[in-house]
Amino acid sequence: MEFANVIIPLSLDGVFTYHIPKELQNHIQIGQRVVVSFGEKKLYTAIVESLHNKNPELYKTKEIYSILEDYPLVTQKLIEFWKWIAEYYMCPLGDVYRNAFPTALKLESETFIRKTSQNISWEDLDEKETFVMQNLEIKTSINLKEIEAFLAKKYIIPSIKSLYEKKLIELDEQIIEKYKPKKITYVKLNPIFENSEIFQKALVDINRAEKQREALLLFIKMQQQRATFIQKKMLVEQSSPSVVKSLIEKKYLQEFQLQKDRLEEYDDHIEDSYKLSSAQSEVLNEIENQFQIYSTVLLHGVTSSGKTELYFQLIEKQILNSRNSLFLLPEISITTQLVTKIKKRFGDEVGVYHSKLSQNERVEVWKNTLDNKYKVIIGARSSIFLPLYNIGLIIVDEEHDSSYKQTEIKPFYQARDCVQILARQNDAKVLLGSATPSMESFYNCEQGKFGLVELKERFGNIKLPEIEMVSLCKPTLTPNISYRLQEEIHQCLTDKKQVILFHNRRGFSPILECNNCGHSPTCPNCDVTLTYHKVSSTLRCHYCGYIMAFPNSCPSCHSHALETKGIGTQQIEEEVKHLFPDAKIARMDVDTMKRKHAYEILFENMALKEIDILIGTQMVTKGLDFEEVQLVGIIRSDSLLNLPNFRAEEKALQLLTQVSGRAGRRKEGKVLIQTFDPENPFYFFIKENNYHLAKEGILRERKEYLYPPYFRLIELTFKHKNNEKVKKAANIVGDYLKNYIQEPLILGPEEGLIPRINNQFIYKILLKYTATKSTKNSKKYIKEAISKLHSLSSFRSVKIDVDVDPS
Ligand SMILES: Nc1ncnc2c1ncn2[C@@H]1O[C@H](COP(=O)(O)OP(=O)(O)OP(=O)(O)O)[C@@H](O)[C@H]1O
Ligand SMILES: [Zn+2]
Repeated sequence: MEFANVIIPLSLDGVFTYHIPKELQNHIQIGQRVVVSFGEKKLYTAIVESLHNKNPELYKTKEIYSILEDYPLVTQKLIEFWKWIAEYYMCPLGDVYRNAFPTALKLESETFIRKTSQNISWEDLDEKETFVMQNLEIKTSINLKEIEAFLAKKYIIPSIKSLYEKKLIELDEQIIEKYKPKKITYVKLNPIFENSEIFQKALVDINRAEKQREALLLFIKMQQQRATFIQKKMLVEQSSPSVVKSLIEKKYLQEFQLQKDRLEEYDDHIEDSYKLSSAQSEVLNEIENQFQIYSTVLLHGVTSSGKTELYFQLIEKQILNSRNSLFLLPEISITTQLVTKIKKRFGDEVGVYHSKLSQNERVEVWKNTLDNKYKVIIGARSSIFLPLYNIGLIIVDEEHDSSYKQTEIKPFYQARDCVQILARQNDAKVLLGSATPSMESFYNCEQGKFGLVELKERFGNIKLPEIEMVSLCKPTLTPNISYRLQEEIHQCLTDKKQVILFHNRRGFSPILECNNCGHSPTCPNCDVTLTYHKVSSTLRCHYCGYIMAFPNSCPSCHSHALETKGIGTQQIEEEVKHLFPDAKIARMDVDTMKRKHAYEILFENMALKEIDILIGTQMVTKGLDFEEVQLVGIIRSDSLLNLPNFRAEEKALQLLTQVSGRAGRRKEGKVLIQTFDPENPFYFFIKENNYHLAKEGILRERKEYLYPPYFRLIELTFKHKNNEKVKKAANIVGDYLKNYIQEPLILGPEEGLIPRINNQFIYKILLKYTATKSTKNSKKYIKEAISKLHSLSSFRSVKIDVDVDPS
């Protein structure tokens, strides 16, 4: 084939045709990485999408410069999947590639500089320029990143520019491979000593150097014991660096290097599977029966019913059938507990993939997946993009969790939905599991698309915790702890049990307000009030990062009557510490969990009962399984219900059910919900632990107001720094769409909930369509409307984000 269509990592639709030079023509396959130039001389790593002989008529094709390895890193199936994502989520294919593929494998075109032949007159250079030139005396070519090591960032470009103008340097574009597999150094005996006579003679020779002789004998012993290569490090640890060095210098030992996967190999013992309870076995049978009929089954199992064990046993059966499994979790960092459990069961045949991995680690998991080294891959939503092979089962645990939806970077995909496509490609089954399934999944069961299996009892037949409402209208002991809650915490501590307290806001008192004029400082770039951070004594914008020092007086009326309001987890912690000075208290929120291994340390401390009271945000609601937690307290549940989103009630229901589920997992526990509105009928179902009835109510409303799951949504977001312009743009698109789609199926344009973020004004249009009918049409109209708008040059700068199935 003479031509290749390639995917380029830029926000561009479709593929681009390049000519394959003769010498590469027999070496290029679909899915391979190639280097091409695009735009002004910039180099990119592209992925070959197809090969053909059609010379494009309208333009002259450029050449593919080179290939980066002689085998594909992306499977054909994966390319198909990327295309589906691009199509369904209305996102450029280049964006899908950019997001789905590890950064370190997308070689960057970095600007390198090198010396010209011009004579340097050192006295004409300033200090910074001298630094750069001195470095170029040592290394022929360096890139701007390397210069950062000895020059402050702000001076780099000016200095380079100046040297460039003096013609002392030239720019050199060069590709660098970022990924460097880690090598481990081993030592082996010099092969001449395989002959035992020579070896005996050598031992005599070395007699005078007693340490070296010992080390050599030690090495022999180690090798006999292990029958594998001996790491140099191990020998050095038991002897000394200088002794090992001498042995190598005197040619007794030889050094050599081998590549090792950076991800630690698991070498602890492997656990057996548990014996299932009769309820669990029934459910396991039922799931397998339903898989005969449905390709997707929803497992609705109450909290602590032992769903994890069912997943594991299903994975084991896949392994017996020589098929692999993909196990998705909402956010891997929160689920350290589960990763540990799964590794104990399946050893190092488990691949782990998530956003906290380093770039190098990602590349390794990618390559290992491609080489079919894992029987199980466990990971966050991005693992759906791995080059999966031979997948027989896909498990989506906590399927209701909103972090399956990507919201910040394109594509705005929902992993729980995307696995349907993967399942079809691989002829695999999908198991969605949750104690609080999403409305969408229930609906799909009702529609006969998914099977439904229920596990209604907790493992060990422990009762679900008793739930008690506590009114905050009555006086409380401290601002956020009622007398009842204090009493129950006290009881729990006396019984040597653990407590979890949940509050959905981190920080201290988030808002600063003037008691004189009511002013709250707002962000100059966004229409939001600034958040008070006690530790740094600053006010910050959580949207654009703006920071200002804590003001001495009110910026508006200059009075000194400034007061902090609102409550965060830090404040709760202070109150609890005050009430229970002897208790061991820990906090779990974004601020405390930043440190490396923070999760592991916290979980270990919980398990060892080094913590009596754990206070936290959403993080404490997800999947934690600690035997000794007897009481869960919800500090203020009202704020959960007041979110301006059609999913508010569903999310509140799920969150309260989930956090309650952390209590009494071995012995019946207790939950206290503090609220200003204890009579709200919403709490009725929570108290009764009746998820089904609560769900019915929510579904009825969704149907009435034309929301998912009965209708699907597409949200258009318009952004521009000029308010008038963006408003006009939204109206033009809105008017066009209204030719085809009428109210109530189109809402807006309306100002965004936060009308301005980072100095960009925001407008939104919401489209609704029935899941069955007009998918294709709605998307077609949207594309037409946007391209019509962007054909008007004055609106080309208005940014439009399309979000299909927004969360
Ligand atoms: N067959 C079994 N034998 C022994 N222990 C079991 C068995 N099944 C489950 N367990 C234990 O019961 C506890 C609860 O199980 P698990 O964490 O899987 O619940 P879950 O259904 O995932 O709950 P949640 O939805 O709240 O996360 C765990 O500690 C688990 O080890
Ligand atoms: Zn801001």
